[in-house]
Amino acid sequence: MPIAPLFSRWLPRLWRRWLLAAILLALLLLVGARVWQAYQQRVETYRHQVETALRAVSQLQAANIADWRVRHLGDAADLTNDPLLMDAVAHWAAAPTPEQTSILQERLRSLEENLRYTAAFFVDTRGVVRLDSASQARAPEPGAPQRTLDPPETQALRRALDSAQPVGVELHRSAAFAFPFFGVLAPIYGPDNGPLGAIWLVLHAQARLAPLLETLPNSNRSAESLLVRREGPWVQYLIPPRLGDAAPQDMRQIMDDAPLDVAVQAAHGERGILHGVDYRGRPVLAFASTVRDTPWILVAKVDQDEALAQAQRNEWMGMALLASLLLLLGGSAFAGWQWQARRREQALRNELQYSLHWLDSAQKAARVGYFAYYARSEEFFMSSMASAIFGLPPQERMTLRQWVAMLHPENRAEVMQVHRQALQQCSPLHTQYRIVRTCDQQERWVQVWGEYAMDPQQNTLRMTGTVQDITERRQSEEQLDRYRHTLEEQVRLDPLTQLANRRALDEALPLAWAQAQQRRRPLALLMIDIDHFKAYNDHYGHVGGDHCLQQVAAALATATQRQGELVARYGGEEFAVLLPDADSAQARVTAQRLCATVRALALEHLTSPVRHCVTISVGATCLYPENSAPAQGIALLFEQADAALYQAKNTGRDRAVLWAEQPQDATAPGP
Ligand SMILES: Nc1nc2c(ncn2[C@@H]2O[C@H](COP(=O)(O)OP(=O)(O)OP(=O)(O)O)[C@@H](O)[C@H]2O)c(=O)[nH]1
Repeated sequence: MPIAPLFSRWLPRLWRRWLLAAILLALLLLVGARVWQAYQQRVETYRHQVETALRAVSQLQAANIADWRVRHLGDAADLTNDPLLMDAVAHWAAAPTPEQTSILQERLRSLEENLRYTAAFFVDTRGVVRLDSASQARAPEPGAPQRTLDPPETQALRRALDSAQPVGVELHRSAAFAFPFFGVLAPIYGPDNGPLGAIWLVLHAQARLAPLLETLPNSNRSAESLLVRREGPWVQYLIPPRLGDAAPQDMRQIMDDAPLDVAVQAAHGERGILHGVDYRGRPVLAFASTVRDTPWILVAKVDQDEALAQAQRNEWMGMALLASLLLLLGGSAFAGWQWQARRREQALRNELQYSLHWLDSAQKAARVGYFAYYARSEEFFMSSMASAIFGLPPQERMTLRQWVAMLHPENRAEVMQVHRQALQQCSPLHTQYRIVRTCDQQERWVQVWGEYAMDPQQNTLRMTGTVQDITERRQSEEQLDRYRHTLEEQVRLDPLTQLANRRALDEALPLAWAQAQQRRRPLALLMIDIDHFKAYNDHYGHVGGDHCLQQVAAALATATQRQGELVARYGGEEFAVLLPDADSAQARVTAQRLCATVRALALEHLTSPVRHCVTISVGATCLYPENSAPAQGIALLFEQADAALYQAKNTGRDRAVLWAEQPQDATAPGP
């Protein structure tokens, strides 16, 4: 079975979304962790590169300084072995004439200018400074203050004279100069190898060493090299630090106070890569190297922030690029999703609009509006069609008072009762009633369907439903009713004579029979036939016959006015008269009266053998229904009436005959 249907079957839609979001989040975290790891590796790599560069710089500069020192000792060795200098010194020592002094001074100046020594002196074997490159020679005068070498130089002088080798004096400060300096004492011997003294070469430490400590071309502005030395509990900076804003010329610091300081670590004997802070308290990466043959330590350092800033910048740029890409992708996905959602929403909105429009049209076509009635506020909220039905502006609310005022006065109480009952029982409402619209005083019929329910949002009783204008329908129905009534009347009416027809007689007879039976009263039936009507037709024409029929019918109707009496055209020129509550005597009287009435019309009938006017023959009968079945009873009525009529015809016409067992009860024609 494929996985996708299983997936969609077992996981509801909401859970699928959450699962997808969780997977995406996990992927994002995975990518983020991987990127962070790569970033850390890159930073480490870059740190390693920085440390390698620091190592190179530190070792190179330490070697340069050592070479520099060796070079100057070599210079001093050259002086010791220079015979011309030895002669000059020997001559000057023997006779310090101005000329000899000048020669020696020239040599000292040459050392300062050509070999770039800060100062050059000649000192005698006791350590008294006898000559410099500019001043006059000084002969030791008894009691006069003499400038003598400081103890380090004095010791170096002794060692130099003893070993016949130049001896360097490490960087230090003394009252002799205002700056730290490096000194070399080159012993000078006379021709007899007797010691004459020494050339004391002085080098301004900062001026001469600082160029050697200039960092190599580097983009890091914080790169700096320190030349330090341990002096007891102190770390002595031999060259003032370059970056310190207020670093004193003679800077040193107590070691115990700054254990994290890289210079202090170096003074403690740490070598190689050092992590810590510098004299400014800034975190630095450093490399400490020993300067060969000296107690000097060279510490090359760079600010950690700056050293790694480039790498971090690059990495951050990479990460920012990645993040931008992810954001772009996420944003695009989100925008796509939004776009789709918007499209869906738009489609739904269009569909809703279409449906509403369709509903509106349908409502207009059917003249149906919908409404909601809130019992608490006693207000109707209505659709535009509902408003139109009640003759109100669109969307206007209708108050209960307005609605009551519009109810037709004849229906008002009844309608309100129906509404009240539906409200009390929360039962469906289906009713039709009339309103008189306030706006135009038009009377309209409306049909209302409604249901009461609690509105969950407003916690109030609410009826929602539809209202339909059924005025035209009601009018049609009423018209139809009238038409039907008319039709029904016409169905039971003989069109020619406007009397009831045989159908009406057939319907009336069972009712009359039942009534007579119930009241135990008699029921009489007269059957009437116009005499020699065929001859009349033949003589006066069919139209004349019709006219005759109408006149006879009208006369019969006029003559039978009693309550419940019914005159019907039975067919052709035959009529029947139903006489409820009439016994035989009454039936006979009525029959005779009818004969007389027709006779009295005096309608000319020249071809009648009876007389020269239209006459009728009547057969009458009377029955007491009692327990007889209607069908048989009615059939018997007709049978007897027909028999009586037959007898009337046979006995000369123009007469009434009452049915009897013996056919003698005939009434002769009147005058
Ligand atoms: N003008 C006209 N004649 C009708 C109508 N209905 C029936 N008739 C005529 O009535 C006549 C009845 O004639 P018959 O049944 O022979 O009876 P009669 O001529 O009246 O003779 P008796 O009944 O024996 O006196 C026929 O000629 C029918 O055509 C009608 O509606 N109009």
